Amino acid sequence: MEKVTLALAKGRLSEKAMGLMARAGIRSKEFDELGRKLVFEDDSGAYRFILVKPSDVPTYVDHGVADVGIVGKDTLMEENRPLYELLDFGFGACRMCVCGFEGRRPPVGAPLRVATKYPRIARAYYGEKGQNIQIIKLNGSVELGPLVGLSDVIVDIVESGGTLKANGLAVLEEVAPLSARLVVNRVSMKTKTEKIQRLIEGFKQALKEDEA
Ligand SMILES: Nc1ncnc2c1ncn2[C@@H]1O[C@H](COP(=O)(O)OP(=O)(O)OP(=O)(O)O)[C@@H](O)[C@H]1O
Ligand SMILES: O=P(O)(O)OC[C@H]1O[C@H](OP(=O)(O)OP(=O)(O)O)[C@H](O)[C@@H]1O
Repeated sequence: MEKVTLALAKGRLSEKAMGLMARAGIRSKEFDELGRKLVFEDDSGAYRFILVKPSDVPTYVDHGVADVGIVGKDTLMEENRPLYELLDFGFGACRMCVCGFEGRRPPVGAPLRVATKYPRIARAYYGEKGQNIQIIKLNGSVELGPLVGLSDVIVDIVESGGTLKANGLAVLEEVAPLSARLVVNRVSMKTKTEKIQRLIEGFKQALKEDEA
């Protein structure tokens, strides 16, 4: 039997994704010791999982080595790959925002210096506004940008707002609401239609039961 391969993001989303799968009837004993084995199967043998870095999920699905993936909308927007986005799971909810010191403006005529882990999202956002910016790519602790004078603002994820508050920063603009999504490889959708549709139906049912 041909398996469906699912790319599962390590980190913040993994626990909720596994919980949802369990409610959709997909279980694996490996779920209990996540992080050790990078390739494993569910207990029925119908699904194979590959455990990947969150930002790599779209890459694996786009190349077809995974048929489906569970990944944050931020990563999808940043990677911008030609995938089918078929479900919004609702968990992993947060917002992509422009943040900085309230009331502070960059010098007139100078480009706005934007520190971010998400250069594509930032470029698209300011491009639409026709604003001249300079991107400063960071890989974490992005809030440091304005604190140390590296940037005027940041484009980053805000969930509780705790990190901003602890550093005296505020949300200045909202770029997009975010949550975890199900993505599907375009070819897999044609070659494994029934199996993928069954998987989607299982997820939808589990989500419906969560709401009830
Ligand atoms: N407070 C939050 N901070 C960051 N991501 C969050 C938050 N809340 C929900 N998310 C979602 O969780 C996803 C995965 O976050 P996680 O921190 O595990 O990965 P990551 O930021 O790519 O990690 P890293 O780059 O440290 O490996 C994000 O892409 C986002 O969609
Ligand atoms: O609004 P909050 O609930 O405070 O969450 C938002 C913070 O969490 C994320 O950082 P993460 O913890 O992934 O660390 P990082 O700075 O290393 O990316 C994000 O980049 C913000 O810094």
